[in-house]
Amino acid sequence: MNKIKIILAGPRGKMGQEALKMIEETQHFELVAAVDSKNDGLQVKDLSGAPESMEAPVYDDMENCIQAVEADVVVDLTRPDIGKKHLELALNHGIRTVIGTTGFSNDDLKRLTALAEEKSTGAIIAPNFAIGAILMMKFAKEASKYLPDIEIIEKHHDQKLDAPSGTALKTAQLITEVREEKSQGHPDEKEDLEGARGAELEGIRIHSVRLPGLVAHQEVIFGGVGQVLTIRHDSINRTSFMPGVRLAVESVMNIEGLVYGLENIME
Ligand SMILES: NC(=O)c1ccc[n+]([C@@H]2O[C@H](COP(=O)([O-])OP(=O)(O)OC[C@H]3O[C@@H](n4cnc5c(N)ncnc54)[C@H](O)[C@@H]3O)[C@@H](O)[C@H]2O)c1
Ligand SMILES: O=C(O)C1=N[C@H](C(=O)O)CCC1
Repeated sequence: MNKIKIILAGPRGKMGQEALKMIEETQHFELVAAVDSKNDGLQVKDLSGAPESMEAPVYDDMENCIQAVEADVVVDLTRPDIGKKHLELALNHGIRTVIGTTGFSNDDLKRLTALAEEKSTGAIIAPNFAIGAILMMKFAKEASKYLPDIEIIEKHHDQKLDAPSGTALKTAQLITEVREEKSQGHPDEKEDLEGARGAELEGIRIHSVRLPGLVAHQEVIFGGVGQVLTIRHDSINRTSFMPGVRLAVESVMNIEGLVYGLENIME
């Protein structure tokens, strides 16, 4: 079996360091290069937190990297503004891409879906790679048919750049596929302090907590007459995301067009 040749963007990040270990441990994966915001010309093994045996070159620019090495898949674990740029670049070169980076708007998704189709190239944007989080979203979608009054509380570490989280947005979007739009709370309610009721997506309130010590956590709370249902998921460390990254890399080799959400490729 031919190895899947990977370019990893963001190798020094919290997710990037885990992804390097996962790639090294996966026999049918090969890291052919990394894209970092600095360290152009170094080897991946020279980066802090990288496995000592990784002999792939580091580039500080995705375009240069794609021109220089032969790759099957770009994996991006960087930051919202960069992830979009890298996906666009990779698609324009016809290279399959897995994006774990969050912060994509509906307009971004529409534009990039059209580009992936135009280039007949596979891409996966996964707001959350953890299997438990996918199940939490799936169960929340199901529960919303019966208990349509819903609030989401997502909690992340305080280095996160985007709010609400990609997972919270995806959860709310999945719910809107089966739940009629409705307003929640008292019709006359008013915020005495702006933001007290959180953000809103088709009536669903989303509250974002950012604190040191947290990793990635979400509760979807359903209120009914005389009862409350809470569906909760916790990633307690970033190894929780790696089986999903592996699955996405394997799956993107066999798809055309853009898939948004790992639930669409899980059996
Ligand atoms: N989909 C998921 O399951 C999942 C899980 C965790 C994090 N995330 C997302 O993944 C992204 C990364 O998260 P993190 O916690 O590792 O963040 P991080 O801040 O630890 O790492 C981001 C890395 O990107 C690098 N970077 C910045 N600009 C770059 C550029 N131009 N080229 C290459 N690298 C560049 C930074 O140097 C940094 O090392 C975030 O968007 C986060 O929301 C997704
Ligand atoms: O650490 C982060 O940042 C995470 N981001 C994703 C999101 O925005 O949903 C997934 C969980 C971790």
